[in-house]
Amino acid sequence: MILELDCGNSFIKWRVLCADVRRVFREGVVDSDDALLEGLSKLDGLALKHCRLVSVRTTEETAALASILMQAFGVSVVCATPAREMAGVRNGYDEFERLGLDRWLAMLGGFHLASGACLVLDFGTAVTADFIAADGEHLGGFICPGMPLMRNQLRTHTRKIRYGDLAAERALESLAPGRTTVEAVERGCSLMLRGFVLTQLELARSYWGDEFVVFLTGGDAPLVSGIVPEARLVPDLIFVGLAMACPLS
Ligand SMILES: Nc1ncnc2c1ncn2[C@@H]1O[C@H](COP(=O)(O)OP(=O)(O)OP(=O)(O)O)[C@@H](O)[C@H]1O
Ligand SMILES: CC(C)(CO)[C@@H](O)C(=O)NCCC(=O)O
Ligand SMILES: [K+]
Repeated sequence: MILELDCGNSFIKWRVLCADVRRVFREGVVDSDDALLEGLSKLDGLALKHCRLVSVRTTEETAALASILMQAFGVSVVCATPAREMAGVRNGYDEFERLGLDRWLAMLGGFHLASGACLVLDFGTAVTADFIAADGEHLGGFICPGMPLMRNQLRTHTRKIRYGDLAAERALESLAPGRTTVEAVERGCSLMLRGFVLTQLELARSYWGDEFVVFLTGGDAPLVSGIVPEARLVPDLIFVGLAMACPLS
């Protein structure tokens, strides 16, 4: 079995692939290294042989997690590393090693699945957009605050914006102008995300006409999927790229 990890800024997304790697044995989302260890050690029938991971955390944090996993499960851990070029995609950053590895892997996955020009949109703690042309050239991208950051900035920097998670979830059942604080904030931020998406689509069209594929990934992708019906919602896009960047013999 292979353990795969996507270590983001807020959560660790994990999954265990069966020996036949087309099947997922178990998967989950946790908010700390400890919770990951606890969750994994509770799995019946877990027999890990390999582990591969991508992290946007510091080198120290990533090394610490890798060493915990090696100790706990006796597996070697392979970490995705930056590259100037891979699987036909050319990193467009001036300093390629500074491009977030989650973005890089999502780009590799997207270009592979599209076999052509694509726009990759990831809705996590941050929201990112990346443009990959049909010849594999990465034109660059955009980074902006995601839903959790936008909402927390408002909560932190105002006195009177306070509400719980359940109310937030309910508020998003419609996008009509809010009549309560929670509706006004949640719907406002949701519209910001949608506006961002529409702008990215316009830019992609100006480059490639209709000849491109849009990929949506990340925990908050469902908030915008309705406005891009033609997009491919691929929750595990980073894992698709991870398997490409870290093949296991
Ligand atoms: N099962 C879940 N667990 C945690 N967050 C979830 C879940 N389902 C949806 N979400 C939403 O996804 C968002 C987090 O996105 P995601 O997990 O893709 O990224 P992240 O780890 O926070 O950050 P990064 O972009 O650095 O990977 C949160 O806003 C949260 O509301
Ligand atoms: C932008 C995030 C936070 C998205 O998860 C991550 O990709 C990251 O930390 N990137 C490094 C900065 C950059 O990509 O330019
Ligand atoms: K991510």
